[in-house]
Amino acid sequence: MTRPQQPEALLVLQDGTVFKGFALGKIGTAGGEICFNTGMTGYQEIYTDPSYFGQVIVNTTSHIGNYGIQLGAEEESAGVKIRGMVCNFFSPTYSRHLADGSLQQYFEKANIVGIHGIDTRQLVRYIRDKGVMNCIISSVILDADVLRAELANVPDMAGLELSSEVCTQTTYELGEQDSRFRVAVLDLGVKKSIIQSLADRGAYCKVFPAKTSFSELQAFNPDGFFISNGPGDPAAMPYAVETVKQALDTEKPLFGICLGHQILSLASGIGTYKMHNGHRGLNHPVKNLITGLCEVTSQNHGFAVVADEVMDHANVEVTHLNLNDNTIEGIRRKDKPAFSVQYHPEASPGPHDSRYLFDDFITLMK
Ligand SMILES: NC(=O)CC[C@H](N)C(=O)O
Repeated sequence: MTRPQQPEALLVLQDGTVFKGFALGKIGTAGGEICFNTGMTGYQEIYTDPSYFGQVIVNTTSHIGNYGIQLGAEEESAGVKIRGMVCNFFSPTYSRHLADGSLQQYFEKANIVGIHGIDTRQLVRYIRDKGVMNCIISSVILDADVLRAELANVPDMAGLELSSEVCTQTTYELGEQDSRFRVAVLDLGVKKSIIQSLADRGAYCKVFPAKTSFSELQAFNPDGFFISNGPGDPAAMPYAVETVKQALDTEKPLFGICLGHQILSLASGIGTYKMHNGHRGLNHPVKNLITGLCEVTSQNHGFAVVADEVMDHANVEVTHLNLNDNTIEGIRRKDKPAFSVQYHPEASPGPHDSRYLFDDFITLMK
């Protein structure tokens, strides 16, 4: 049997390195920061996670597309948020009785350009050594020199504010209105499963756009504040830092995840930096320094908080540490009921070890 002819595609890295493969998704050109995710499952949750906005995702698991897509249930936001996708074997057909359609059609509808047939082990080793960089994929321009020139138009992630582009534009509510716990959620690009994790524990959540002022959050009369995950560089978000500072002054419980953790750190006077390579996958070992136990965690971040500044801080203590590279994974304020983690306790996708953090937040509100 002969395989149908597939359109060719090129992947060009910021340093000019070229990888040749075949087109997937929409025929076109797309550029962004190239990031690799080592998770073996949950591709649709990854593609719809707003924290990946502006990024091209390399899936290191070798088969992508084979279980298709499920609308709603496996989407972490309304639609695909990644800029492009790179993988080894791509299956345009799928086999799962619960699936609503193919990943190929899903990407075509969302205008997502991708490339497959890439030796992702070679590519990931290369990015891992050289550090994070931008890239461009094209299935229409097959001249590497033209693509190298196009790369100049792809913005650097450092310094980019993206939350206001992906967050909700209007407020909405979720959960039981007469609940004991009212949570003001600052949406910096929140994943659906995070709000659901709060609502599942009885919280009545009101979700606000990223640039909402503190007084608008306060008008909801919340029992606690939640600061969400999201894309971009936390250092480019002074508006969110200001909101969190004012929320801390209320002495009400505050919980932050990922970008929310970085914003709580900045509001506490701790700096952030761009990592050589981010953490993206489902098996990152984190030590909980309070219990002494290791948690296997789901992660997706390219920035981190400055460890020395956490260690030296009079009012902040480290609660969680990454066992691979000793980066800070969780902090708590000693003088306020506020804490945050760099990883993803909602675990969608990922192991469920860290879901207790949502319970901790509810307990703090009690
Ligand atoms: N998942 C997130 O919230 C990501 C936070 C931030 N954009 C980072 O890359 O570090």
